[in-house]
Amino acid sequence: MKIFTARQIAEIDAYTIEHEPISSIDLMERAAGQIFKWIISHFPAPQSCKVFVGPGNNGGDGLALARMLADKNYAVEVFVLRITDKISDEAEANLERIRNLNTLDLYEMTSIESMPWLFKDDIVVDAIFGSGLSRPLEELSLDVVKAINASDAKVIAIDIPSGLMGEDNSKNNLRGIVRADYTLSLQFPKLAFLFPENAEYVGEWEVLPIGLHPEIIQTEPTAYKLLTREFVKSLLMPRKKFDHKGTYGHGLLISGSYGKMGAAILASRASLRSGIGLLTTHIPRLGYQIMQTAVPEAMVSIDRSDIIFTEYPDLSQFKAVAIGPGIDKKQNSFKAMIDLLKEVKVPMVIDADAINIIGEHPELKEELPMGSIFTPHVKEFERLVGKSGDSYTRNCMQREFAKKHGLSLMLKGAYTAICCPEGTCYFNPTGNPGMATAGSGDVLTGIILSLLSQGYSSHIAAIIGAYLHGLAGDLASVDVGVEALTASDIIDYLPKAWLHLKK
Ligand SMILES: NC(=O)C1=CN([C@@H]2O[C@H](COP(=O)(O)OP(=O)(O)OC[C@H]3O[C@@H](n4cnc5c(N)ncnc54)[C@H](OP(=O)(O)O)[C@@H]3O)[C@@H](O)[C@H]2O)[C@H](O)CC1
Ligand SMILES: [K+]
Repeated sequence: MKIFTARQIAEIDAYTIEHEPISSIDLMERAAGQIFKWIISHFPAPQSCKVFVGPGNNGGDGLALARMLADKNYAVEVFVLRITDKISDEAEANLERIRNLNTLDLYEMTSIESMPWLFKDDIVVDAIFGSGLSRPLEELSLDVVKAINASDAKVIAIDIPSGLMGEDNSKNNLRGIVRADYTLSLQFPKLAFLFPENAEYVGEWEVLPIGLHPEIIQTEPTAYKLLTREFVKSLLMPRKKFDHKGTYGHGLLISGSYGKMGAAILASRASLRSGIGLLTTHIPRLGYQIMQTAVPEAMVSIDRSDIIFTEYPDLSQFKAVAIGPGIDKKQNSFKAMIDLLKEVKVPMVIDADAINIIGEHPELKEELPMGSIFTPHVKEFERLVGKSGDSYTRNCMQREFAKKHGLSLMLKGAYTAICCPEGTCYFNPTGNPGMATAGSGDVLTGIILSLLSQGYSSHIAAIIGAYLHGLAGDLASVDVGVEALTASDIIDYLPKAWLHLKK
C-alpha cells in the first residue's frame, strides 16, 4: 500500500474530483459516511459525542459526521473553533446544513472559556486539522487540544490527530498534538503513524477507503510503501517439480562464539525452515558437537579458533553469505571480516556484531559488497549510520545510506523499515512486542540468508524475510502469548507462516 505526503493526497483528491468525476462536497460526504459507519459499528449504543471542528475540510468532515450521528440519535454537540475568518467552502456548506437542525447543539468557540467539560463516557471527535496542517498549533487550537488531552474521554481523530504533521514532526510542538485513542485515516496511512514516538498520539489506527481514483493512486510515485500480504505473496517464486536442492542454493552462515552458539543454531534452523537448498554454518571449533546435534541438516565449517570467528571457508560454492549472529568484536574477527568483505562477490546479510565492527571501522563502509543487506536494530543503526533525534530524520538518513552504498538497510522494530538502493522505503506491518526477545534477530538473518541463496534479489529477500519473520511471530503469539514468546517459537511457526503467506 502506497503512503503519500499531505501534498500528494491533496493532488489525488483533486484528480478524483475531476476524473471520477465527483463534487468535492460529495467526496466529503463519502469520507464522513465511512467514519460514521466505523463509529456506529464500534460504539453502537447512541451516546454523547462532542465534535471539535476546524476551518478546513477536516472540519468539514467533522460537520458532516455530526449530522449523520445526530440522525442516528447520538447526543451530538458541535464546537466550531473560530481560529481564523477563513473557512473552506465545503466546511461552510456543511455548517449551513446543520445550522438549523434541532437534533444537535452547535457552538462557536472564540476562546477557551467556552470549552465544555469532557466526561469519561463522551466520544470526542477531533476534526480540528487534518492533512492541511501547515504549522504547529497555537492559541485557541493549542488550548483546546490540551483540554482534550487532559480528559478521560474516548478520542477519535479524523484522518490524523490534530497537530501531528503527516511526515516530519522534528520541529513540532509536541504538547499541541491530540492524543487519540483511534485514528481513522482516509484512504492511506500517513508516514508519521509508523514512527514509534507518534504512537501515543495516533493510538490504534485504521485506514478507511473513500474511493479515491485508482488511476492516480497507481501512477503517482512515492518513496514510502506499507507491505501487504498480497504484495509479498506476488514476490514469491514458484517451485517446480524437477527442482532439486541445488536449485535453492547453498548459503554460508558465519555465526557463533564462546557462550553464543545458540545464535548459530537459531539462524541455521530458521534458514533451513525457509527453503534453502544447502546450508554451511561456519562456527568456532568448540561449537562443533552442539551444532551437529542441534541442527543435523546443516553442514559445519570449523574455525581454527576455539572461541571466535577468525577465518572463513572457500567462498566459491556459496550463493549468499550471512555474518553476525553471535560473533564477537575481537581484533582477529575484525581482520577476518576485512578479508571477507574484500573477497566476497555474492550478496551478504550483515547483522549484529558484524554491523558493530563496521560501525567502529568506518573505512570498511567503502568495502561493502553491492547488494548487501544490513539488519540493525536502532542502537546498531546509530553505530553504523549515525544518531538522530527523531524517527523521520533517522528514516531520511537510512534512505540516504542505502542509496549511497547501493545496499538494502533494514531498521528493525515495530514497522521495520527496509530502505532499498533505488530509494524506496518499505514498512513491515507484521510482528508484535513479543518478538523483542533474545535471538529474534538471529532468526531473521537466517531467513534472509535462505532467501538470498534461493536467488531472490537483495531487497526482495529483505522484504519477504521481514514480513515472514513478523508473521511467524504473530501466529506464534496467538498460541503462546507475547510474554512467553521465544525465538525458537518464531522458527517453529515458520511453516505456518509460509502456508499463510501463500494462501
Ligand atoms: N483524503 C482526501 O482526499 C479527502 C480528505 N478530506 C479531508 O480534508 C482534510 C484536508 O483538508 P484541508 O482543508 O486541506 O486541511 P485542514 O482541514 O487540515 O485545514 C487547513 C486549514 O487550516 C489552516 N491551518 C493549517 N495549520 C494551521 C495552524 N497551525 N493554525 C491555524 N490554522 C492552520 C490552513 O491555513 P493556511 O494558512 O495553512 O493556509 C487551512 O485554512 C483531510 O485531512 C480530510 O479530513 C475530504 O473531506 C475528503 C477527501
Ligand atoms: K483531525
